[in-house]
Amino acid sequence: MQEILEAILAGAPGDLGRLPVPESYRGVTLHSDEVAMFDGLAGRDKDPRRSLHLEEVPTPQPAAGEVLVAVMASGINYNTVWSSIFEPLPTFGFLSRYGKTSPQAARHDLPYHVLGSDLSGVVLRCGDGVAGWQPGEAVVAHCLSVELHHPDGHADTMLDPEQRIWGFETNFGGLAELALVKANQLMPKPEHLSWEEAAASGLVNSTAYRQLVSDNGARMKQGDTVLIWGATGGLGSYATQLALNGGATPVCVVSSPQKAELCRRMGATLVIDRAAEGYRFWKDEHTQDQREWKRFGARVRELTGGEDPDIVFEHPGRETFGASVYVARRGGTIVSCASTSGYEHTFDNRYLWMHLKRIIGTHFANYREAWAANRLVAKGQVHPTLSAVVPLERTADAVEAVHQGRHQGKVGVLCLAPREGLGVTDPELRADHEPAINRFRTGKPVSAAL
Ligand SMILES: C/C=C/C(=O)SCCNC(=O)CCNC(=O)[C@H](O)C(C)(C)COP(=O)(O)OP(=O)(O)OC[C@H]1O[C@@H](n2cnc3c(N)ncnc32)[C@H](O)[C@@H]1OP(=O)(O)O
Ligand SMILES: NC(=O)C1=CN([C@@H]2O[C@H](COP(=O)(O)OP(=O)(O)OC[C@H]3O[C@@H](n4cnc5c(N)ncnc54)[C@H](OP(=O)(O)O)[C@@H]3O)[C@@H](O)[C@H]2O)C=CC1
Repeated sequence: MQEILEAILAGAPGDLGRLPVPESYRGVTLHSDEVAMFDGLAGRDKDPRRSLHLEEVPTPQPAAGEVLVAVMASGINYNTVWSSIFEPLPTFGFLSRYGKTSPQAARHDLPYHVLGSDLSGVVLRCGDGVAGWQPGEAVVAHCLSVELHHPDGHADTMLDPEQRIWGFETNFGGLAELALVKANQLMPKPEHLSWEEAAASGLVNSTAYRQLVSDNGARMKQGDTVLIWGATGGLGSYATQLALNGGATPVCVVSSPQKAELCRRMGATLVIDRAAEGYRFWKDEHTQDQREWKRFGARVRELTGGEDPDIVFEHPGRETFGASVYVARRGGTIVSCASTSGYEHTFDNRYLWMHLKRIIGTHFANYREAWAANRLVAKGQVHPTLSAVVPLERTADAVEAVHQGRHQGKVGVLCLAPREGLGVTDPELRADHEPAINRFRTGKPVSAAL
């Protein structure tokens, strides 16, 4: 592994194809015999530091259409939080179901699961039939793993019946020194970014792009008002940038003055601090409070000069969904990709049908959408929202911090990269955007930042 790293750091990645591939590598794993460890605990009390392991695992060989990548950096996504607390389901069921589909897929069905759905790194080996990628190329990987044996996936690969999220529903993920991906997950690494910055955006930026911009999502257009929950979180920090970059007006909802300030630093002017304003959409576990929806909607109108949101960018789920449906404008769209606070939503359907609103379900992104989202990063139109970076050994601490909501934007992980700041090959483009690239950085040491 050291030789591989030295070749990358020496800027001689062309040598990588000749260097031997290590028989094993370090990865962040879950163990199938521990899925019951949190039984009886509330979700919030399930501590990822108990379930996540950093250990040596055997290196998989790239099969046809697959690529083995030397991972320089990765990032924490909320799906790793779900995996680590075995909610809503242990991920081993996904691996087992996938394993039954083909001998190639059977390699994924193991008693350990290497997690992680983002990476930046360098191509090490290509399996048979891989075209367009060579050992030594600097890449990022999006997390759509798709088989495409069925016609349903051929207009939009997210509709393939064998569509999976790499490093969540498949094995050999990116929180590791090596990772196995399909060649059609690869995209060029943005040259002006360091390894950890380049690894930060993929999953959330692609998801926000499909959710907000794509024809498969809300089809945001110039002048739209977009209500964005969690506007400094992983998804929200990219949704805010996409809205501003696309000529829309984001109304950013956050829960602290520091987060409100981050929204302003991104260029948003309309910000609601939901904690300061004390919205309580639920009177008790079973009853929502329509007066609170109205108070929230009135605040949105106050900020926008009377306009209701054309689009509500939803992901908190149960806690906010009733309010989201209520505040969307007539004919507006509520577009949802998650249910962090609970997946059983209730809303007053009269406000949906009488006011001709639409609810759209959306999930990650197809290759085309992920490519378009990555291109915006590569052109310096959307920037990573990295606030802190940890070494691979501290991944579990970082996952725990994201689980408890102590982070902002994205948390990066150094995998093979020995320190931050490496891998920039276009310093001129970087210089044009340095303040924007760094605007989520807390400036605190890692231990304090998390
Ligand atoms: C990129 C990042 C993304 C994120 O972060 S997203 C957030 C994290 N992800 C999640 O929280 C999602 C986790 N996944 C799940 O919770 C589950 O994954 C699903 C609820 C999505 C699906 O449940 P399941 O049990 O895995 O699969 P089934 O599709 O419900 O299939 C179970 C059995 O039910 C049958 N079935 C499905 N639909 C129907 C139907 N309409 N009528 C009759 N049967 C049906 C199937 O065939 C199968 O059957 P048989 O057990 O015999 O194989
Ligand atoms: N389907 C898909 O393809 C994808 C789904 N997801 C899912 O989306 C969800 C969010 O992911 P991500 O943005 O990365 O996570 P983060 O934790 O980084 O950000 C989420 C933000 O949402 C806000 N939030 C959380 N709970 C509530 C609540 N009850 N009411 C209002 N706001 C709330 C918080 O912001 P604040 O406190 O400042 O308001 C928080 O910072 C996760 O469940 C994740 O699994 C993520 C990516 C892709």
